[in-house]
Amino acid sequence: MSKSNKSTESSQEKPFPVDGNFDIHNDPHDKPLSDTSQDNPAYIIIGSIPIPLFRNNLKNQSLPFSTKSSTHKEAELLSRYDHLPSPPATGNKKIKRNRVDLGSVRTSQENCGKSSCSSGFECSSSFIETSPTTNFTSTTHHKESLQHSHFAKKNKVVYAGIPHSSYNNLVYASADHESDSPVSFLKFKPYDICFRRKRNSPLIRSALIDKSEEIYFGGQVGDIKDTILRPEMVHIVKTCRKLGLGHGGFYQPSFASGAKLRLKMMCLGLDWDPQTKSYGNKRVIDGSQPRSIPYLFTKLVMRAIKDAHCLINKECGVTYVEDILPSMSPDICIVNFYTTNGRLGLHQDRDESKESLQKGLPIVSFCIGDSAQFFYGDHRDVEKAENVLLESGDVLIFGGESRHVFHGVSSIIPYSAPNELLKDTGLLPGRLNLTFRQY
Ligand SMILES: O=C(O)CCC(=O)C(=O)O
Ligand SMILES: [Fe+2]
Repeated sequence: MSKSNKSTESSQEKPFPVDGNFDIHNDPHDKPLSDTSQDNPAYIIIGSIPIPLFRNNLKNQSLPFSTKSSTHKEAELLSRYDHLPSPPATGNKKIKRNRVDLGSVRTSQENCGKSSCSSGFECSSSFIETSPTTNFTSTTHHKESLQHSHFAKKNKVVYAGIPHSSYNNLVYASADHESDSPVSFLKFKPYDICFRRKRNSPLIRSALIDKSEEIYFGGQVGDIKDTILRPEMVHIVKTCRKLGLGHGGFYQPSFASGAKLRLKMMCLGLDWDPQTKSYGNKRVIDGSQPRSIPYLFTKLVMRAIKDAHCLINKECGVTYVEDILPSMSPDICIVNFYTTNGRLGLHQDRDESKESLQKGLPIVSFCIGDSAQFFYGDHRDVEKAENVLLESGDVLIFGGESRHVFHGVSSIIPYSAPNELLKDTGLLPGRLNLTFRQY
């Protein structure tokens, strides 16, 4: 963990543009990447107390490569939760949301780290086709071109006669069969967060082995509390991939201004619409219904909170741990996938219900894949923000007093994902992040 620039005063706050006009290219945080130490601990913020969860010797703790099939491993994993009650059903909600300041760009040339693309996995994102109304062809995930949105109406995505090309994985459909609206919704070409495996390709091994065991092996997790174990991460990646390829899958969101978020997003439980900054139970972009949060995800969140409570009790000697970190039961999960040049500007998560915010119900964030430089602070000022390196398997929790912390992702560290995870999942270069919330 590396921290810097503790923010204590607000008088010098710089005005911060809202609605995605933050030019992330000029983000002063966009500086050369720092070294990533193998000793980086997992990390949680509880109340105003940042608590590092130190790993043991990570190399020794990495799980032995199992000869069992991953399906078997996943079945085993799921069976650990069989005795637990099912999560509550998500009710129908259409709620005003007020999330602010998501970092975005008007243009992006995303590049997934080309050397990995010779890894022997096949990139199925390469099936993205030319929008029927533009000359723009996005052939692979290496190239995501400048595009603008033309949403004609709130809550309805209408093809307005001009190229709607905000989303590079879109095509048009006369009426989405999952929708009850007669308007023409955009239909998605799926964005695949994983390479498709080619069997027995020698390139797989060479590319993965070439990757920096000595530098980034710290991304592996052992049996440390509040981190996600490797089989769980594999399960999460595979599940997100599957969900992301279906209805309500990954897309690149943009704001009404045309500015795009520099990530792919998929919402589970409820959908968050960056244009209206509100949650709803239908995706505005294509009329599809967000998929439910998988049961295992919910269980992992609950486990993370429970472990955090134990830690607060132990480290801080607090008996009424809920006073510092309230429990929550997630009904929203925002899944972000950042390619290696993905970012997210400094923002607060404040579009959940008033009650949820007042109670300080925590955000629980799972990090999988490449590491990220995460920045946070009391003020909307990137220069005063502190940094922490979040690695694969880390869980970050901010609740209680820290619920309104400004936070964002200043950079993704290429080739920092644990090799075993890549081998097991074929995850594209980049970072998968899941943030769980209770509305
Ligand atoms: O990717 C992360 O670590 C943060 C994501 C986040 O802040 C958000 O989705 O609101
Ligand atoms: Fe956030």
